[in-house]
Amino acid sequence: MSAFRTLDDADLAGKRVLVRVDLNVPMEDGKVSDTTRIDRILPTIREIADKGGKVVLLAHFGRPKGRDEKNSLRQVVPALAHALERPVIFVDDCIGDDVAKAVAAAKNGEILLLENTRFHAGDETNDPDFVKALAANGDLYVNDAFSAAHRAHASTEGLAHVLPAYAGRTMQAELEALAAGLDNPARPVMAIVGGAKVSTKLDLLGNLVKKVDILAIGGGMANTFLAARGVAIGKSLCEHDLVGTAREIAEKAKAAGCAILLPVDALVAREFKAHPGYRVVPVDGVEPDEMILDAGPLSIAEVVLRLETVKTLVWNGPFGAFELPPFDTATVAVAKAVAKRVQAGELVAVAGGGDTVAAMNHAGVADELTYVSTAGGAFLEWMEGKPLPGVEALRQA
Ligand SMILES: Nc1ncnc2c1ncn2[C@@H]1O[C@H](COP(=O)(O)OP(=O)(O)O)[C@@H](O)[C@H]1O
Ligand SMILES: O=C(OP(=O)(O)O)[C@H](O)COP(=O)(O)O
Repeated sequence: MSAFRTLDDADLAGKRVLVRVDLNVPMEDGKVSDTTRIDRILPTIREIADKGGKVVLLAHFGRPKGRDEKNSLRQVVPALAHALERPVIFVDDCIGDDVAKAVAAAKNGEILLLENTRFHAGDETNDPDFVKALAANGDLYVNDAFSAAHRAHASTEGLAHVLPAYAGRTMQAELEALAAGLDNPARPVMAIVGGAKVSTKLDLLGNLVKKVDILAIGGGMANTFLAARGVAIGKSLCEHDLVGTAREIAEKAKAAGCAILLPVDALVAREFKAHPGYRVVPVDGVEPDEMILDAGPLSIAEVVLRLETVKTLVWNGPFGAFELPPFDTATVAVAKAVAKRVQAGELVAVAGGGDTVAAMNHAGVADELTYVSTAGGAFLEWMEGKPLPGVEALRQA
């Protein structure tokens, strides 16, 4: 970590400190359902506040196209203030006069949370004018959002070029923990990739298959691979435009000697809700009006069997819609099998991702794995050996 400036190097007293954090947390019924990402940023926020800095938090939530109340960070304020045991001042935008006034009015040591940076298109395009507008409200920039460091956005990358930039404590801890656990992974290595962010993660798999010996695919990602094999998957979550990419990845895996495991059976339902009527079917037995919502028992058995043969596991993305029982079955069963091997000293297992962490907590194994990262996509890109823009910008700063 000597490659970065950290909070040890920053003179924080009396400074307006723009702190990029990841508050893209899972929600259920309008409440934060897993606070891991919040808990991990507390040390950085408290340290800056305790050293007399004004903490100005920047974060995104969801993938809004413009301002959209459904994706307002206001809904995260109660959970953040509760975890901090300190008040949080919410500001309705992340640039402009109102922000400048609120920051000027705040006392040293106070904490402000600015509205979703993605309400402005300039965040994702890393627009220099938007970077300038964000920078206008800070003297220093701290990046503590490792889980968003694979994005070259204004708030994750651009700011590091225009303000004195520092790595936050979570950024430091994540990079150190991943390096310690996975820099020279014991082979064979297995990756599990599931979840819903098919389009953003599918591309990563082309490189990942060159780094791992077995790739088990679940969730919406598996549906896309099944569709690529010509399996009729009904109304299942699937990126039909990407079946060509899925085929290419399968070929790359073959050439690299990486075995791909796809579900052979599935839990299917007609409604996306907890405890609907459901069936267990072979993957080629899905009716046109049904959705695959979890991997079935034969698929679980195959993954658990393969787990016995590997020494390292990296995992991002649940096998099913684990928030809706019984579609948590595969994720929980595999998580428990992983934890058992880690506890027996037979496996190094690192799991990461906003929802994956929630799934590990739901399975009751988060403390039994080698390491749980807040990052999903960023963790997979780190695993591929790709430079992460948010990290590289700190290195150069
Ligand atoms: N078969 C499926 N159909 C619909 N949603 C699914 C399916 N499998 C998993 N999911 C959803 O994927 C989400 C997590 O995906 P993702 O955001 O990619 O993971 P992470 O946040 O850990 O990186 C969960 O909310 C889960 O409900
Ligand atoms: O939740 C996140 O990533 P993850 O789902 O890979 O864990 C990050 O906040 C990044 O969000 P994005 O994938 O919308 O850029």
